[in-house]
Formats: sequence, C-alpha cells, structure tokens
Amino acid sequence: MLPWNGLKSTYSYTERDAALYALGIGACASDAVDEDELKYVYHEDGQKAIKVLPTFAALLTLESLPNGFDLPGLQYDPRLLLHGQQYIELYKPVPSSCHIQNKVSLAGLHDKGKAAILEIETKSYEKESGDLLCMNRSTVYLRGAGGFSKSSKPFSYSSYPSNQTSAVKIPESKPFSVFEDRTHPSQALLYRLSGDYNPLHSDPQFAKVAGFSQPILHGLCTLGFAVRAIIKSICKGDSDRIKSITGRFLLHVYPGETLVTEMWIEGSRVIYRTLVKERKRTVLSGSVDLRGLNSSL
Ligand SMILES: CCC/C=C/C(=O)SCCNC(=O)CCNC(=O)[C@H](O)C(C)(C)COP(=O)([O-])OP(=O)([O-])OC[C@H]1O[C@@H](n2cnc3c(N)ncnc32)[C@H](O)[C@@H]1OP(=O)([O-])[O-]
Repeated sequence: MLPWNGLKSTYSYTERDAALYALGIGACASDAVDEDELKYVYHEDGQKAIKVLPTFAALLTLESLPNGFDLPGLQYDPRLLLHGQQYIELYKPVPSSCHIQNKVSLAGLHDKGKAAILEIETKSYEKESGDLLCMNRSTVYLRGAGGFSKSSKPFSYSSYPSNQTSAVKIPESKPFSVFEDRTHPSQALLYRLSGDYNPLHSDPQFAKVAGFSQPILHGLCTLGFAVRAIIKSICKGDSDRIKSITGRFLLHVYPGETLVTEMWIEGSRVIYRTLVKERKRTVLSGSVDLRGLNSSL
C-alpha cells in the first residue's frame, strides 16, 4: 500500500474562521461595505449565516498530514519547501461551520533532479451527513530534494488524469477583464491566523535562509485574491458558481505588492493569470470552471 493512502483526519471550523479567512484574502479591505463581499464577514440584512468563499475549501486539508510530508527514502529541508500548485473541486457550497472527515492519499511523486514534487490528495466529507464536500490536490515543491532516482529514468508517479494539471496556456488576445487589488504589508500576518503558521511567511531570518529578502505571502492567499477577482468580475459576486479551481504558483509575492489578475473566458472556463504590478512578473496562473456561465453574460 502507498504511504498515507487511507489516512484519516478531522478538521472543524466555525463562522469566525470563515470570516477571518475572508479578511485574510482581502475581502472588504478597500471597501468595508463592499456589496459583493460583506456577506463573507458579516450577517447582512438578516442573512442567517456567513457565506463562505470557495477557496476556503483548501484550508480543510490543513491538519490532514500530522507528520508533515515525510515519505520513506525522501529527504528534504522543510525550510526550502514551496507551494507549487493547488487544485480544488467543489461538490456543494462550503457550509459556514462544519466538522470534516478527511481521507488523504498520495496523488503524485516526481523526481525533477533539482527538486522533488509531491502531490497530496484530500477528500473532505461532512461528518454529519457523510456527503463529499470537496477534493483538494496540493502540490509541494521540495527544492533540493530531487535526485533520488536514476537520472536516465527519473521517477514519476501520478494517480490522476493528465488533463487535470494546473499548467494553462494563456491566450494571446486582450483579457476579457482585469482586476487590480493591493495586498497589505501585514497580509501574511493576518492570513497565517487561518492556520498556516510556517515561519516563511512571518520570520525575516527564516525567509532569508529560504532565499527571500523578506517573508513571502502564502500561495493560497494569492490564490484567494485571484479567485475573489474572478467572482467579482465574472460571477457578479455569486461564489456558488465556482465548480473547480486550478492554480500554479510561478513566483513568490511580497506582502504589500499589488496583484493584477487578467481573465479570459473559454466556454465555461475562466483562464487567469496574476501579475505583481511593481515587478511586472507573473506570479500565478490557472483556470476556474464555472456553472452556468454562458446564460448570464
Ligand atoms: C504546501 C503548504 C505550504 C505553503 C507554502 C507556501 O505558501 S510558499 C509560497 C507560495 N509559493 C511560491 O511562492 C512558489 C512560487 N514558484 C516558484 O518560486 C517557482 O516556480 C518554483 C521554485 C516552484 C519552480 O521554479 P524552478 O525554476 O525551480 O522550476 P523550473 O521552471 O526549472 O521547472 C522544474 C520542473 O518543475 C516543474 N514546475 C515548475 N514550477 C512548478 C510549480 N509551481 N508547481 C509544480 N511543478 C512545477 C516544471 O514543470 C519542471 O518540470 P519538467 O517540465 O522539467 O518536467
């Protein structure tokens, strides 16, 4: 049996966690009464529960590997670990509070010579109903951990179809929509309170050892900004239209930088790329599949 396969873990959250997460990815940051976003942080107009952003689903996996990414025969320096990609499939809207049962499996392991790439799949079930809520596939890029197999035939294992990867081709045409948003210098300090306490995002010395001039933003925080941009610009504020999300982290983001998300529509899919305005560099790209896009544009 492959390591971790069938590993079970639990995770519970409340409305407070969902609201804190929304603030952590910039909801209502530039307009405290934003008509699309107040519902993520406040019970507006008698609304019974906080609405949960779809990217919150990625947090349900936070405690699913209690011993880190340890695999027999794989050696890595945790300080050099980076988030490479995220894939999220949503089967129903994320509830405002829930007890979750997770099932974890190894979805991929690749020897890239200078790095090892690990892919972890987590299926999250609502404990009470037993319903499958979402599936996450997280890719971890372990710098310096490659070279564990023959360089003439590098090891590569994947449990899922190749058409579910996060690498997208960006169209050459003008984007359908462009959304600009400024992260706050304390963005990572706020976002970490949602449960990812890796010092890479808060400790200047740790960040230097990892090769950065200062602490960097969590990849999932950047992804949250990008998907919020899509919800605002294309879904007219209706986050329930998001069916699946892919994102590949191409370059680090420093808290305080401005994120510009460009979007193109291909059928019911939104292709996007996010750039850091100050450095004119692409930091993230991916796609978002929507329910019922054509009928409402
Ligand atoms: C997880 C929880 C902890 C969270 C931590 C964070 O949030 S950290 C903050 C958030 N994260 C960040 O800030 C990370 C931002 N990203 C980066 O800094 C860089 O993209 C990198 C260091 C991940 C890779 O750069 P590089 O120059 O070393 O790579 P290269 O171009 O030479 O390709 C080598 C091979 O790897 C492949 N491959 C490449 N990229 C990715 C990827 N993203 N994903 C997957 N795979 C990737 C590529 O296809 C190629 O394979 P092929 O084709 O030869 O078979």
